[in-house]
Amino acid sequence: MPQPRDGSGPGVGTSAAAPVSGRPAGMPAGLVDRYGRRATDMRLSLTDKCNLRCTYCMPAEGLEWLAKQAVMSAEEIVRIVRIGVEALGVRELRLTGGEPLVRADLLSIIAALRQAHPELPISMTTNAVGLDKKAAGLKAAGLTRINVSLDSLHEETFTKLTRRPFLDKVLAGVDAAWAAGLGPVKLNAVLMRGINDAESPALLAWALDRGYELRFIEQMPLDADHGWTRRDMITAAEIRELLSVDYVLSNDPRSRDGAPAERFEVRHRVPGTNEAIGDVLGTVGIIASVTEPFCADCRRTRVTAEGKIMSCLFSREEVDLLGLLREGASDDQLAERWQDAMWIKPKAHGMDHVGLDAPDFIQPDRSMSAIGG
Ligand SMILES: Nc1nc2c(ncn2[C@@H]2O[C@H](COP(=O)(O)OP(=O)(O)OP(=O)(O)O)[C@@H](O)[C@H]2O)c(=O)[nH]1
Ligand SMILES: C[S@@+](CC[C@H](N)C(=O)[O-])C[C@H]1O[C@@H](n2cnc3c(N)ncnc32)[C@H](O)[C@@H]1O
Ligand code: SF4
Ligand code: SF4
Repeated sequence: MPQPRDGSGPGVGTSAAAPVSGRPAGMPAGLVDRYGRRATDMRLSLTDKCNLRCTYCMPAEGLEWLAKQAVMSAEEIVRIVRIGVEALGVRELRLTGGEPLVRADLLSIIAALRQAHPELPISMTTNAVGLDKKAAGLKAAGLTRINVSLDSLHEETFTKLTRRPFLDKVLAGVDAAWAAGLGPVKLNAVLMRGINDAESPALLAWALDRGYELRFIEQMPLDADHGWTRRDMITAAEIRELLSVDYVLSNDPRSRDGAPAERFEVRHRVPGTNEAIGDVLGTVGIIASVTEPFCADCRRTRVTAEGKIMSCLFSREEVDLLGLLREGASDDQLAERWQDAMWIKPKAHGMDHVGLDAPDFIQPDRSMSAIGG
């Protein structure tokens, strides 16, 4: 059943009543789950709104935005992050959305978070529209680094994928992020069959030239239009094949450390051979959530813009932290609720097994933009 967009949905625990998690008493502090994983990476959505309409995420007409009152205020965000960091072992914070740059109080949120947590890595995932004017201020406020979504360098393809003619703005934003010291700048490209897949080697060449770390992403069934099919998505194996015409990829020796992206060192290929030539040009990442899932080492906990805990991107259960906070709960009560939410985290892909194309997989009602990707 779709969740009402005013934030009043029936997700687990919209009142102060605790969700039934069965979390045994005396568990160690922190966000642990039934499968022995510990979440230390917090992904917090600042808004469900966005100024693009990427076909793999949003419908052309947009979504019904949350009412302002339903969205976490700056003070509520700061409190929730503080509980995560001080009581629950959160070690890094990712700001996302929707599009975080559309939030008017973004700079003051970052400044307040930085003041409260001088050492916390705080990064942001953004479409970079308007970033050219904001990058220096974000750095000054205390943002550590940035990831930018960039699916194509061709005006027409970019506009087809995002349904907005903003390629120039995005490219200016990427350069500004680099210039402002928000590096390493990572770029995210979702490959879509027949649209931007053939462009992947050129996109990689462009990123390598500029010292940006490009990651290709397998499309997941998280689009509001529910148009995803396993047959149409570009797999990691296909991505490696597309790139191998021009490049030789070898495993990056650095530890993956729970990251979604598997990283490869990139070198030029001697045409017509399997031989690499020259120095390592940089790295490329492949995020194979569908065909080579990484759920066994998942370290993520998500907070949606309306303050609901989603233990997994594909969770069907949401636990309302903001409602409890607004009812006057103490930090301890909020921490307990959060721990309960994470205890029932599914093993993988919102189920007890991997398989975004499995017959029992049910696509969440929320699109990626409404979860916080
Ligand atoms: N299946 C799955 N995919 C994820 C998850 N988190 C991120 N992704 C995918 O990975 C892509 C890149 O995410 P980013 O927000 O750039 O962050 P990241 O790659 O996790 O982070 P860094 O490499 O540390 O900067 C997203 O667009 C998603 O497609 C997750 O928890 N599960
Ligand atoms: C939901 S967006 C939020 C942040 C920002 N608006 C942006 O686009 O970077 C975060 C990431 O999710 C990715 N994403 C959205 N829908 C996806 C899907 N169906 N499958 C895989 N990744 C998706 C985007 O490419 C983007 O890198
Ligand atoms: S992927 Fe990001 S930029 Fe694209 S529609 Fe979704 S939230 Fe907006
Ligand atoms: S699908 Fe769920 S369990 Fe798997 S990596 Fe993503 S958030 Fe973690």
